[in-house]
Amino acid sequence: MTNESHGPTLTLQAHAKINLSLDVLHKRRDGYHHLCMIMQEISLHDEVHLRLTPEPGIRLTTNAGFLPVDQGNIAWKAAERLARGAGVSLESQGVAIHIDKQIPVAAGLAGGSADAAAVLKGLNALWRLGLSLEELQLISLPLGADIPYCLMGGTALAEGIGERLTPLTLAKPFWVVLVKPPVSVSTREVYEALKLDEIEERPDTLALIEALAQADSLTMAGAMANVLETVTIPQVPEIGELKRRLLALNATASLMSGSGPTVFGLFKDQEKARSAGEKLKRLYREVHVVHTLRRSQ
Ligand SMILES: C[C@](O)(CO)[C@H](O)COP(=O)(O)OP(=O)(O)OC[C@H]1O[C@@H](n2ccc(N)nc2=O)[C@H](O)[C@@H]1O
Ligand SMILES: Nc1ncnc2c1ncn2[C@@H]1O[C@H](COP(=O)(O)OP(=O)(O)OP(=O)(O)O)[C@@H](O)[C@H]1O
Repeated sequence: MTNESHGPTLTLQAHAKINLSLDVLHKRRDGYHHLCMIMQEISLHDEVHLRLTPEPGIRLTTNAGFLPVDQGNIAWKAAERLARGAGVSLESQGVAIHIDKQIPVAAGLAGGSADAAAVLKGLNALWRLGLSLEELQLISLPLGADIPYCLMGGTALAEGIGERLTPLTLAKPFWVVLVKPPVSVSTREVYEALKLDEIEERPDTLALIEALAQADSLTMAGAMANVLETVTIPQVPEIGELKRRLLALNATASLMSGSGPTVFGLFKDQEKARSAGEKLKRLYREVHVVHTLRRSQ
């Protein structure tokens, strides 16, 4: 898209993710954890507007007043890292980024990572860099372990620290009811507090992969688990209560996403999802009824 008076522009949807499973295998020497998890893209999204400007540097604005608008914003960092990596000078031209935030922040939904992925994809196009998905993923990893997945989307097995990705088949889409309790959770603190030798319930990842491909929801529900719940549920017991509430409201399965605190319920039926969402909206401010998405490219 080109707008003569304002420079070329591009608007992208930056989709959130949920973790259909999350297993932590061991802690690495650098403090990061070796994971085995299944990621799922959902329709909830921020909008990321990009515009090339004759003025130098990166300028960032957002409707979310509490988010940083400088180097502290992961979208800002993504633009700077791509420019440096690809040899684009930000002294002779610049970029304006506007983030319309809809994804709850620090919620376990990878909102920041999704914005960063959108900036990388968008600037790759606007700057005509021609970088492949794999090249963008390599550039992105030091900025955040969820970004390589956000660049890819769809349903995927993520291993390593999150960067070893294998696309998976989700035979039937789901409606997803998201509820974010009004607490903030730091991903770093959750991983730091995790006691690997005290984990009793782990996901059955292989059974889950098979069940997703066969649309076998009974096996799926039994195979899903998130080991980070062992840290967050004792700290925020509401998360456990919300899981039980979603199951009582006819969810096929319910789990905490990522490091939390967002809890999601999967529904086969849109009406049941809507009705559960309406009931939960009476109790919680941040409730979203959305659906799973297939990989777009
Ligand atoms: C919880 C998940 O969202 C699940 O998808 C991710 O594992 C976290 O991904 P993220 O927020 O993009 O992670 P980063 O921004 O790279 O790291 C935040 C913090 O989480 C911890 N971290 C993250 C990923 C990983 N495999 N092991 C870790 O221990 C690190 O202490 C790090 O300081
Ligand atoms: N563009 C952005 N969107 C959201 N948060 C951002 C952004 N840039 C920086 N941040 C900061 O990053 C922190 C985590 O935000 P984010 O919403 O990505 O967490 P999250 O959903 O828990 O991520 P993950 O699931 O990857 O752990 C917040 O404290 C926020 O201030």
